[in-house]
Amino acid sequence: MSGLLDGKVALVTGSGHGIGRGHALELAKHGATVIVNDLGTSLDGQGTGKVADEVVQIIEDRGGKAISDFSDVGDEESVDLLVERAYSQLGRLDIVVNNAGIVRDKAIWNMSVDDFDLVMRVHVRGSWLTSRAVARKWRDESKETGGKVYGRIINTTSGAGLQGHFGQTNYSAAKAAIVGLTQTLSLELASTGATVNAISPGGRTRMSATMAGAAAPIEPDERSEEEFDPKDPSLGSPVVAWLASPEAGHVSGQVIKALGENIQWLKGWTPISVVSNGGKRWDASKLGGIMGIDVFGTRASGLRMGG
Ligand SMILES: NC(=O)c1ccc[n+]([C@@H]2O[C@H](COP(=O)([O-])OP(=O)(O)OC[C@H]3O[C@@H](n4cnc5c(N)ncnc54)[C@H](O)[C@@H]3O)[C@@H](O)[C@H]2O)c1
Repeated sequence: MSGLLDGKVALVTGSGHGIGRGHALELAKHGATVIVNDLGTSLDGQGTGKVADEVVQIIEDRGGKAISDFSDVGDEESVDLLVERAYSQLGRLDIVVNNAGIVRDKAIWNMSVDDFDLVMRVHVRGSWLTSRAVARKWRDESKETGGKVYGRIINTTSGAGLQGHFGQTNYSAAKAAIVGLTQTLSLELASTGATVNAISPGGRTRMSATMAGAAAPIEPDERSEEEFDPKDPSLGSPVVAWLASPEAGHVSGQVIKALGENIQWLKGWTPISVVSNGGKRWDASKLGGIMGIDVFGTRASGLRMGG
């Protein structure tokens, strides 16, 4: 097992289940040592207990390297300790994928302040805390060496944050905040050499299963190679691996649609090129294995397809 991310250390929050699990498996496949963070338990409530351990086991069985972590991403002390632990135990932290998430859907008139606070806490405060902890490290490293660090933050937004979604005033506010966090962080970290982007993923997960009429969740490692399921939560993971790789060192401040849900529509769509912020052109055909990408140009010229 070797690849683009050999020697790199990646933290994926909330990677015990769903989309985050897909990211952890994908980053490990490309050679990264992955810190699998999740405070949750296994889907059946039985198994070995903490679900992060199960994902570590899957990665190790496939020849990769990983350690588990059970921190709550909304807890300041735990997050600071988690980042310290990455440096003391693994010597570095190069990639942070802020994926942990939760929903508490209700019409606003039925929504409690706790429903609002919990969703904001996990998505916004959690992503901000990990970003601050690692930004401090990268700033110090870049000052010490007088050079650029290898740093990647990949945040997770949602269509709900960009277009709105019934029952999700808390969640859509949180996901819109992630876009602002991403763009400001990308500016603040630019001098260190680190990049900050966000993805808008999709998939048949525990989270999507809470919606009315939704099918049961599937976990990324349960999919057979032959089976094509447009709701497979792992379909966005190649985008994450690419953003985490040296190949994407020039891409920052972007929000990229990286999902399974629209994959049917994207099938047959050949991304040739994308115009990103500042009119910089990059070649989407290099995104090997990715079915299609879309860039929300909130401060930009938007999406264009060349060819
Ligand atoms: N499923 C979708 O269609 C979809 C669409 C758009 C965006 N997203 C986003 O993708 C991300 C992953 O969602 P998913 O569908 O895989 O959900 P999921 O529920 O399957 O996984 C989320 C994981 O986060 C963990 N988690 C929750 N709170 C945590 C905390 N405080 N600290 C650490 N871990 C915590 C949970 O235990 C769980 O394992 C979320 O940010 C979500 O908002 C999902």
